[in-house]
Parts: sequence; structure tokens; C-alpha cells
Amino acid sequence: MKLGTPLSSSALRVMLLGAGELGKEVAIALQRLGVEVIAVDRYADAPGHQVAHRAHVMPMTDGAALRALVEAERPHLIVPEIEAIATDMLAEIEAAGLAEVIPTARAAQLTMNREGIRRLAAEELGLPTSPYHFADSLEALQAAIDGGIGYPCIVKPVMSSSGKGQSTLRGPDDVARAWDYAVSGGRVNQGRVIVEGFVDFDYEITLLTVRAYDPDGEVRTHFCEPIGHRQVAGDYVESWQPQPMSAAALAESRRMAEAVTGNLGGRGLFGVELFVKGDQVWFSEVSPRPHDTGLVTLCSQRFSEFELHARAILGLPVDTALREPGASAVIYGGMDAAGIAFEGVAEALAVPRSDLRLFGKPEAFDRRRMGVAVANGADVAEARERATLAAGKVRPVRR
Ligand SMILES: Nc1ncnc2c1ncn2[C@@H]1O[C@H](COP(=O)(O)OP(=O)(O)OP(=O)(O)O)[C@@H](O)[C@H]1O
Ligand SMILES: NCC(=O)N[C@@H]1O[C@H](COP(=O)([O-])[O-])[C@@H](O)[C@H]1O
Ligand SMILES: [Mg+2]
Repeated sequence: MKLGTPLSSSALRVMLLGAGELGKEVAIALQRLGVEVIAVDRYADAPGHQVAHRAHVMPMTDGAALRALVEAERPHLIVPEIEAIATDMLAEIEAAGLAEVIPTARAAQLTMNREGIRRLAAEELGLPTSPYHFADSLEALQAAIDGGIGYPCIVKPVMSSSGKGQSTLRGPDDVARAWDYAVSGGRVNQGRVIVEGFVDFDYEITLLTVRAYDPDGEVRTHFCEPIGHRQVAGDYVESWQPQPMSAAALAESRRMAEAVTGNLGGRGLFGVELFVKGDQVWFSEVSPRPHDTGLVTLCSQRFSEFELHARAILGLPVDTALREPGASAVIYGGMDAAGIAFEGVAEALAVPRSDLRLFGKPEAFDRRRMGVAVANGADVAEARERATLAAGKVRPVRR
């Protein structure tokens, strides 16, 4: 893949489908390599729009509109960034040779919908997962729970992320509410949910896994150090790297990550989500792109997950080395308001070895992620303490 000069006839053009906080960092990494970046999202002034060469606003679930934009912009690479895209159209675009989809159109299709990736992992690859069932109605959901999934269990829309539409059910009284929330709260309403048996794990990790070309032209799989994280209501609030693990659990995690990313194919960085109890590991899901919990790599690795993704998709070599222990802590909007301001930033940055990203989202919601604090420490415990302290100093306020 030849790098050129942006905005000239030699430009290498990359289109990001989704331009949130993760896409913003990918755009910056690409721009540092002289790539022309076209950022697309469902709303105006998304974080990635603000750092791209061109910005477009459109419903990415509209296949015809997506194709028209690709034909107009002629990107060399299309990089999905969010779980709400007309992936069947991506397959058509790839088949027509209009652009290359990262990592592949098939991978985007399979991971965009929980059913695709879960059936692949559990039924084709034989990876251990939670027990699960899919349901198209409240009655079918109740029947699946009564038929073996039991309580506690977790219900999620088939197309969603960051915990949207997800609830934990403790008993029969919770079922109707969980169904209503799932069909109204997903990123795209498919009228279909997954119900999963609750896995009683000791801890959960994201294993960032990179498929990248070696100098000899072969695709090789590289692993980052495992990232531990804490989730509240299905959304990550804190992550750290490295997560200590037994040698057996780490080996099993890598085996499962290699199996699933190898099947999905293509090149780029993947976030493989795994649950761990002792030496036992369950596959949960995988993002074929940078992962929110991987924001910690902005401070903990020699190259962040965003730089690794950029390098891998451009066909360049990667280095997944940890630099030093680090942690990240999320800053939420804490209110519903547009054009908010941030107080306490100086105090946050006075925390030793800390840094901050404020994403610049035009509108805040109570539980919308608006920024993140990262910090290093002598060990993970110190890094976590600092990141959480720094995040807590930042106070979103109405202007
Ligand atoms: N079967 C399960 N058993 C126990 N905990 C679970 C289960 N499924 C999900 N969780 C918890 O909920 C979190 C979010 O679930 P999941 O990753 O499926 O949602 P998501 O909406 O795709 O989130 P994201 O996009 O942030 O990855 C998990 O990281 C885990 O903490
Ligand atoms: N877990 C997936 C994830 O973190 N995705 C990140 O959140 C953005 C959407 O945020 P928004 O809902 O605030 O617009 C996405 O665009 C992506 O950057
Ligand atoms: Mg997840």
C-alpha cells in the first residue's frame, strides 16, 4: 500500500465509518502517516469529523446512501468504527472492487450482529462461551430462560454496543422490562435479542490482537499485554494494562483470540473480550477494530491501539510492546446538555503521570462518554489510582 500526499492524486484515502472517540484517534494516527482521512458519522461535528480532511453526516445503516458516498469519495480503504452500519452493502462494495473493507466485509458483517459472531465462535470454532439463545419476542425470550438459560441472565439487543439496551435479569419480574429496553435501546432496532447465562468470572480482559504483515509479506498475529477492565451497566468505566493472569489462562486466551481473528481474517487490530475464572476462559465477543478499554494504550504501550490499527491496515509492521503499566478512567457527561464546558482540567493534569482526552462531542448525555483520563504508575494499582483521581477532577458544567 503506497503512502502518498493527502489531497493530491497520490493520496491514500481512508474512509472511517463512525467517527467517535476511537475513530478520532485512528484518524490522527493515519494523518501522521500522510493518509487522507474521510470521516463519516450519523451526526455533525463528531469527534473524528473534527480532525479529518473531509466530514460527512449520513445514516450509515442506509446502504444506498453509503454506496453513493463511497462512489463519490473513492476511498482505498473503508474502516468500520461503530456497530451500526449497513454491512451487507460493505460486502457489495468489496465484491465490486470499489474499496477494501477492514478487516474484511465478512468480518464486519459477522461482528456487527451478536448472532453472527456468537454462532461462529461457539458453533463453528467450538470456543467456550456463556450459554445463549436468540429471541424475537417477549414470549420466546421467556421460553428460552425457562428452557435452560435460567437466572441470573443477561439480555442484549443483537446490534448494540457500550451496554446500550443491556440488562441483567434476576428473576421473572425482570423479563418484560429487559425485552422493552433491548428493543428500544440498541443502536439499531432489529426486534431480536440474545439472552446469555451469567458467567461468574474472576475478571475480564480485552486481548488486543493484531493481524499485520511481516516484512516477508506474511500476515502474522501479534498480541498486546492483556487489558483488565471494570464495567458498569455494560459500559466500561476503568481499564488497566497489564492484567496479571496465570500462564494457562493467558495461553488459552491467546489460543481463542488467534482462532477467532484468524477466521475473521484480513488485517488490523481486534479487541477480543474474554471472561476468566482461574485457568478457565470464555469467549464473549470481538471488535474488529480498536476497543474502548484499549484507550489505556495511549499511555501504556510504545504504540497505541490506534497507531497499531493504522499501521496494520496500511500493511506496515507493528510493535505491540508494553512500555509501562497504565490505566484509563472514563469521564461521563453527567447531564443532558449541548456545548458543555469542563472545569478542573488543571487539577486533573496535576496528578502525577496523568494525561487527558476530551473528545469534543457536541452534546452531552448523563451517561455519554465525553473524555478519558489515562495515567502511568510503578504498577497497575498506582496507575489505576491516578487515572481515577484525574478523571474525578474533571467536572463537566453547563456553559
Ligand atoms: N454472559 C455474561 N456473563 C457475565 N457478564 C456479562 C455477560 N455478558 C456481558 N457481561 C458484562 O457486560 C459487559 C458488556 O457486555 P458486552 O461486551 O456484550 O456489551 P457491549 O454492548 O457489546 O459492550 P461494548 O461495546 O462496550 O463491548 C461485559 O464486559 C461484562 O462485564
Ligand atoms: N464500545 C464501543 C465504543 O466505545 N465505541 C465508541 O463510541 C462511539 C459512540 O459514542 P456515542 O454513543 O457517545 O456517540 C463510537 O463512535 C466509538 O468511537
Ligand atoms: Mg463488549
